[in-house]
Amino acid sequence: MPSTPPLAYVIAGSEATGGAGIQADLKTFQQLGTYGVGTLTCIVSFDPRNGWAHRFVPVDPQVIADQFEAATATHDLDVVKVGMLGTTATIDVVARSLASRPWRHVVLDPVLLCKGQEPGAALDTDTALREQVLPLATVVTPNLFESKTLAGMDSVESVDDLIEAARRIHDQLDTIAGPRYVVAKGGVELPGSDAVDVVVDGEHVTVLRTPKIGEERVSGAGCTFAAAITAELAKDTDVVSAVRIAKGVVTAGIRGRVAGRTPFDTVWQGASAVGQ
Ligand SMILES: Nc1ncnc2c1ncn2[C@@H]1O[C@H](COP(=O)(O)OP(=O)(O)O)[C@@H](O)[C@H]1O
Ligand SMILES: Cc1ncc(COP(=O)(O)O)c(C=O)c1O
Repeated sequence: MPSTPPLAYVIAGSEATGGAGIQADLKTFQQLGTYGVGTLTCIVSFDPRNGWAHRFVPVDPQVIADQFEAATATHDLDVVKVGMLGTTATIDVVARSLASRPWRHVVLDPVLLCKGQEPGAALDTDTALREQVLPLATVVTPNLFESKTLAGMDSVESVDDLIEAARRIHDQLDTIAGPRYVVAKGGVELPGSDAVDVVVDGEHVTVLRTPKIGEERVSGAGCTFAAAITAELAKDTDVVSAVRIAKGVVTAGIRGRVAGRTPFDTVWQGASAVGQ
């Protein structure tokens, strides 16, 4: 008899070193016992001869639509993570595809900037993401920078600020069809000794804390966190419990991080596996 594992779907970009993007997403899905299905939006190749700058190539919108068609025709997918999109044409096709069928959960990791990328390059994509994809999301996971940007706040320097940012983002979500959750991540950027994340659902606020591991950002942390939430939702875990489990997963992955020749380390989704 064929197996019927829980299915987790991701629409995201490739990050060629293996640390972030769809590579991190699919590893996380596997780690949490879900069957990963992926649709590629773009290819990012850091340039080792130019300070690891981001080289970015979008996938043709029709090819994104074709992948979506193949994935959804093959499997009954009802939980999806949306990662890096990168262009307004990509946002258009992904928003249209998502809107074409019902989802139990759409987890949006609103990747406005990759770690190390120059700010300010992408105002039109930020606006398109906010207008076209944000309203479709049931769970949104902005990091500190993305929280400030999406909330329209000049500074976020305390847990209270982070909660306020999450509330302002929550106000932009479509709550008619059911509860929506903003998971605003303080990470290493929020001052203090803990990596703090807040979950806001419009009524309740949940604050999650773990001691910071080092002071540097670790590549793939945001991808792994949102992918772990997605995998847990695919297994029918409730949203706040999924976020708590994801926090444990990403913390273990950061603790077991992998070094390469890049200036940043990357999350290791196998850190808790046998032999590590
Ligand atoms: N150095 C760290 N130590 C512990 N937790 C961290 C660290 N860096 C990030 N995190 C946690 O990892 C998750 C991803 O956060 P973050 O790195 O801020 O996202 P992004 O990759 O989108 O910038 C969050 O739960 C955050 O609190
Ligand atoms: C394709 C892609 N997706 C997502 C990200 C964001 O990764 P992180 O989990 O480090 O925020 C990056 C960053 O390089 C990327 O290249």
